Amino acid sequence: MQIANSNKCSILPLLPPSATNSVTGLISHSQRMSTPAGRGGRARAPAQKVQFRRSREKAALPSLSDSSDSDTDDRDREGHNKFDPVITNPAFDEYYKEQEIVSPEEWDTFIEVLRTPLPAAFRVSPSSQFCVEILSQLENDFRKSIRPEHSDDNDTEAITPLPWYPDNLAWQFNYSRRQLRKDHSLERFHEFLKLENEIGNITRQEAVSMVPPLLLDVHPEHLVLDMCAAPGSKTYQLLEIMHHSNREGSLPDGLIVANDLVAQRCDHLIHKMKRMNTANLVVTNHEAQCFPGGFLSETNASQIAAETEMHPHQLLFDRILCDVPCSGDGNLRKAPNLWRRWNAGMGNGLHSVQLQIAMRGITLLNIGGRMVYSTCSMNPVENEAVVSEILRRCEDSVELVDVSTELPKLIRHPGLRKWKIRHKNCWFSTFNEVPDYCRGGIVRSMFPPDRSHRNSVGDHTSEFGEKFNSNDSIDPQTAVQRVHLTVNYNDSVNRISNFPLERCIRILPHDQNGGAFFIAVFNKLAPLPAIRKRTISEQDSLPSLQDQLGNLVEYMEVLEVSSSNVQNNAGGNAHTKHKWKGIDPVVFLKDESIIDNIKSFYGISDSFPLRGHLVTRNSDSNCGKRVYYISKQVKDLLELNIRAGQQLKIPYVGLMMFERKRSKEGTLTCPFRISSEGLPLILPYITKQILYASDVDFRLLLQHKSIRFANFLDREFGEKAWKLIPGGCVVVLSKGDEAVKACTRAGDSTIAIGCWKGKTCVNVMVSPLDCQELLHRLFPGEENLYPPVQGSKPSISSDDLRDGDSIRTTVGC
Ligand SMILES: C[S@@+](CC[C@H](N)C(=O)[O-])C[C@H]1O[C@@H](n2cnc3c(N)ncnc32)[C@H](O)[C@@H]1O
Repeated sequence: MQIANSNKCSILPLLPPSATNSVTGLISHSQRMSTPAGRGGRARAPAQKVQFRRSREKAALPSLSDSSDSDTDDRDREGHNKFDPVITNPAFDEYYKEQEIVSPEEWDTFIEVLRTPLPAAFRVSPSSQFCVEILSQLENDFRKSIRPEHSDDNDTEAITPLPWYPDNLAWQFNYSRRQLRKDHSLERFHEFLKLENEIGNITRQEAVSMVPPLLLDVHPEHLVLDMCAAPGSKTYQLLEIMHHSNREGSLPDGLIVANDLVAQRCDHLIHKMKRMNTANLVVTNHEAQCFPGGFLSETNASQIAAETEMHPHQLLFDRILCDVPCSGDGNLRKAPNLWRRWNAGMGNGLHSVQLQIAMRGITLLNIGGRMVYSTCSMNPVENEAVVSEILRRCEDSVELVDVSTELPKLIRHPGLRKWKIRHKNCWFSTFNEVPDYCRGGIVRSMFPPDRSHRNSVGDHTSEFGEKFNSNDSIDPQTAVQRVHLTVNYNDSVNRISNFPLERCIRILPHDQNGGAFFIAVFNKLAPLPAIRKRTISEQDSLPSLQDQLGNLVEYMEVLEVSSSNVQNNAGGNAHTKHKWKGIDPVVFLKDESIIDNIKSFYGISDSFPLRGHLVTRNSDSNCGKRVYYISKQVKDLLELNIRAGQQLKIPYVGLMMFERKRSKEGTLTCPFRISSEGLPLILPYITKQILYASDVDFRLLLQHKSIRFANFLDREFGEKAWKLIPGGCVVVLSKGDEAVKACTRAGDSTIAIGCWKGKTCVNVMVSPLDCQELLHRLFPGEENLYPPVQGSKPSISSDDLRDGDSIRTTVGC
């Protein structure tokens, strides 16, 4: 096992060699077109497909055990103490010295810091009910009480806000995570971190990994795609940003699609996202380089456009985070075992898949949209090489954004303009130096954009590895095409060698005592060359060779759109058929009687739209046990997806809002209770089944979870509870006639809990952890003030509360 890491990227390239062109790593046209969903690889029999999928996922799994921010064992699989690792590797030193990753004067500091453990970092969620209290606790309690490691050092603080993160929301703790676990003097702080992290009030995430979401510049109305999202640290941060900058008390208009290839990693992501309580998230499970994008034919697009506000032809995004799988040497401080394993081939092997994913991202970006490409690797072949190839392929449709004035307090290094490729103990400065027998592993796009990037007349090698020489016998048509290449060559050389790669950001460990990260920010200014040329070529004749070679990837996207349209339109019942095995279908709850029943039982105001916003994960929507609420944009996306033949594979969507409770007698007026997750959103619109409790009775409920009507201290409250219709209800903390508000940064929110009114008592339907947090925040130091009340033993376990299906437990009422 390795040390956990949210940005763990040591994932192998997840395309099997057979799926890629041996020279370039790109999926070949015929391969792409031969598979219905546009996935790489030859057409496979079902059993082979399963086998293929398993082995591909397995390839990625070792890094799962590195899982992000959790604490791990002190020993690795081979029994070495992880904290006494071999923290040196001559190949590493040689490689990065040759790349001139830092100046010679900086090298010693760079390497010295790289060999020390990484300080822990975390972020306070601005959408937490207790954000202000938590920030104050950090500032006034922990910052003052925790001494720095070397307490004679008066200038250093043990815990400080990160100066570049807005609103002091992110903090760094200058102890390693191991010290945090082992040092008794830090126990109280460690407990605080664990509890608040579990609840979702804080998120443990490496400091530098918080930079890409900040540079994405997300607004509440944006459609955002996180292409490689698991385990979800950045998705969570993006959701925080989207919700925080939104108008108080309403849902953001935008949505975030969080995608990851590995199903198990999607599960980790979902677990993390559940803490956010958001109706604006869709989790998908696709190869990012083949993320579905082409949806509708011209004919049904106009109809959809009239009915929804979605882009009629394609699913395009305003913001895309492309945090690709990488070799991960920016994590050396956190995963010192990497020192032993590190070699230059790790980066080389990932370049092609990184480029494919990034190009797919650019294709899926709206004009005017922004994409952030990032890795936690320091290696230029995974970074600047990918960036310059994107710029070359996209010509003037894409610009590399100068973000030097954003996050001004963040110390950073500019991107490199020169680098070399190391392969089998050889260094190559240009692709022309690479002998033929090495060209299977080394492709031209790995090299810096200089004169070698476009080959001279005598030696044309396409991105797709086809090499043709001027001495070959050629037909006149081909000759014309070569001249065309040569003419363009001189222009493009000038443009290419002027790519402003220094606009990329490379954060190194010694910059601010953190990890390493690479970030590049792109703006899409115009349609991609292949799309523009396609329009022209549709009018004229076949595209030129230049078009075909230079832009085949994007061209395939275009073709893919057409082919998927053909399938969708030919499918006939594609709208209703669910095509993803092993994933429950997403079904709109359409039964009016169920919706009316819920609406009238809780007196939900018409201004809270329910129709069209409720989905279940059961093909018979009337039997769904859990009902999820989705925002307007998510609704539009799901409708579009259904019409387009369910191209998106969606393991998770929506905010759990209602849970069906089975009654033995079957006499419940409304079998649905409001879930804790959905309560904050719907609370302002509920007019029935609400009780206002004094702080004493509220505290009693939190402490004992189940209280008989007669045992409430306020008799009137007990009577009101008794008079409620049996079923779901809400208890609000009040002072006199006023609901008590929690002080959040975005605005005040009412303190309330979901309950169940039984025959003789009120039962709290909140997890023990959340009860503990509420007690701690609302009644500090008094959590155990009251002894258990007789006859009101808690009878609902935490599992019951986490698993909505299990609340059948009769609660002794
Ligand atoms: C660097 S990690 C992402 C970290 C994540 N953005 C975060 O902040 O928590 C890379 C992720 O890419 C996923 N991955 C690897 N190959 C992929 C592919 N071809 N398509 C989509 N995801 C892929 C891995 O499963 C892994 O979860």
